[in-house]
Amino acid sequence: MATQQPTLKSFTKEEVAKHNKPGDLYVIIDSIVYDVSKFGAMHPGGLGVLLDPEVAGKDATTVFYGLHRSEILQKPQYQRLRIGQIEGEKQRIQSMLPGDLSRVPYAEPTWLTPEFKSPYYNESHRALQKVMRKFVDEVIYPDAQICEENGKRASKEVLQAMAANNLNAMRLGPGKHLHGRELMGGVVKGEKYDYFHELVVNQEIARCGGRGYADGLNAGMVIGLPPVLNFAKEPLRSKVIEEVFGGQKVISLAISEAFAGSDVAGLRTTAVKSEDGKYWTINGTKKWISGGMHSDYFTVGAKTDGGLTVFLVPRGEGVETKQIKTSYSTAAGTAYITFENVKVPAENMLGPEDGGLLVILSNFNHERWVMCCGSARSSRIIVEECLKWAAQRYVFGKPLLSQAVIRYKLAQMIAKVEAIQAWLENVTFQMCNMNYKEQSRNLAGQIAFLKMQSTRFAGEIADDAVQIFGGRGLTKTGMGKHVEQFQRTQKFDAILGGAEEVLGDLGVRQAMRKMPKDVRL
Ligand code: HEM
Repeated sequence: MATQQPTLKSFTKEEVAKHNKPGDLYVIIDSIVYDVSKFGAMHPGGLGVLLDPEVAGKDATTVFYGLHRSEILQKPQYQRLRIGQIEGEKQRIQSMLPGDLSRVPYAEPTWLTPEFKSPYYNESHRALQKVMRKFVDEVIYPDAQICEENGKRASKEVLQAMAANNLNAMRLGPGKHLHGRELMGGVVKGEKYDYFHELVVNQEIARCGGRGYADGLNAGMVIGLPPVLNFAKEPLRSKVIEEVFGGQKVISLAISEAFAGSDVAGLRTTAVKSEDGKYWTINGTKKWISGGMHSDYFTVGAKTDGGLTVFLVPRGEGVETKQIKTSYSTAAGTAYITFENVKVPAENMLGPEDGGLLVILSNFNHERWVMCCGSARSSRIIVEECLKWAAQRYVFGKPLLSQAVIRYKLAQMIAKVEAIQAWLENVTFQMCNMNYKEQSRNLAGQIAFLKMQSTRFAGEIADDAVQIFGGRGLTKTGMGKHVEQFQRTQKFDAILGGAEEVLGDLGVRQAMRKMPKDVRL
């Protein structure tokens, strides 16, 4: 509920109406009286609009919500403008508190909608969702708003809070690495953590409202650390894992190059073994490395004599990172990396010599599934934004929602997010019931198609959302800020982790491999 202030003075509408000129100016918004006498001169929308006879000294609730996000009135500098409340009236517009679920239809997936049931989620998933929602609202969201704008990486406080709650470890998915750990204050036991818990974590983090920031928030670890977890030898393995889980060190995956992206086999970075076999010398470049600017370790794919080999390369002599400016925030830490005669000990080899393709490919399913979780949730946020906007925005004297063409766009958007979430939950259920090998054998195609379709839909949703928001969908601040960011950044999901076309092709080729030889039309 919006902050009620019992000490506020009572006003009648007639009293407020007397304050309607420059230097003595009140407005009523949702029963609260604001003294904008001094603020008027600093108002970003100008003083003139506040002096309009329909606004000055009047109830301006409808016009206000047609032009501002409700969060504006929650800011301390604007709360100070409150001087009273209209006698006998109550606030009708409810603000969300940290941790709240949205009450807007389709703003939450069905399992979080009171009237619906789900076979997939138990009490521990629900408990985790509650603490994650509050954590994102209170800790991550405010930091994301600042960093997405100034381009700096997530603050130390956020990174430490994530490490303290074992969120880094949780983002690698279920497994022995979680056993015995206290997760988010103990709401779920490490031994019981499954892919639905991870889906909850991914979908809540996707609500942080900063797409570049989110990629800089250890997303590189989600893809860079599994090769260490699964293929490094002790004691290196435990050392690096504890450093990264504990938030002391950052790791990213350095595979793609200016020469080769989806074509992993075409990489040009080389690794040459020393004569005594004790170390390797790495030379080459890497491009579009998410989190690379922040990283202490890089999981690097390099060409070796008989194929491809993966190495853990610590930042040090010969390693240089340069910021790449992409269409989202530099908070992502996207880097161009050069390796010049970088020597790494033989113990830093991850997996077999010349067997790196398996090391890289074994990680792809999880990476893509994580991206589907994020894409589905980000698309849903846009549906909520559009539903609210269409209901509160008045054009030609009527809400935007009264136009059939707008309702049709909303119908398309809603159907898309519901379809993707349902498919995602089905795939997640299969992941919970298959071991790693079975997942690789059976789910690569499903996950590839799911990612292809999630990001295709996200593109269409972004397009419709901008049409609904108009110029505000192209404006970085104000009413359309989430829509603007989404239309500018949704393509990252369509490219990173495998382009839509490559994934679609992969899925069909996998299906063809399973085609029975003895079937005919
Ligand atoms: C306590 C009262 C008010 C406060 C604190 C306030 C604050 C703000 C702020 C912070 C912005 C810029 C933020 C953004 O880009 O969304 C803004 C823009 C604006 N405001 Fe207000 N405002 C108030 C009342 C009003 C009222 C009653 C009107 C009625 C006409 C109004 C008209 C506008 C307009 C036209 C803009 C520019 C919107 C745009 O660029 O799309 N404001 N206001």
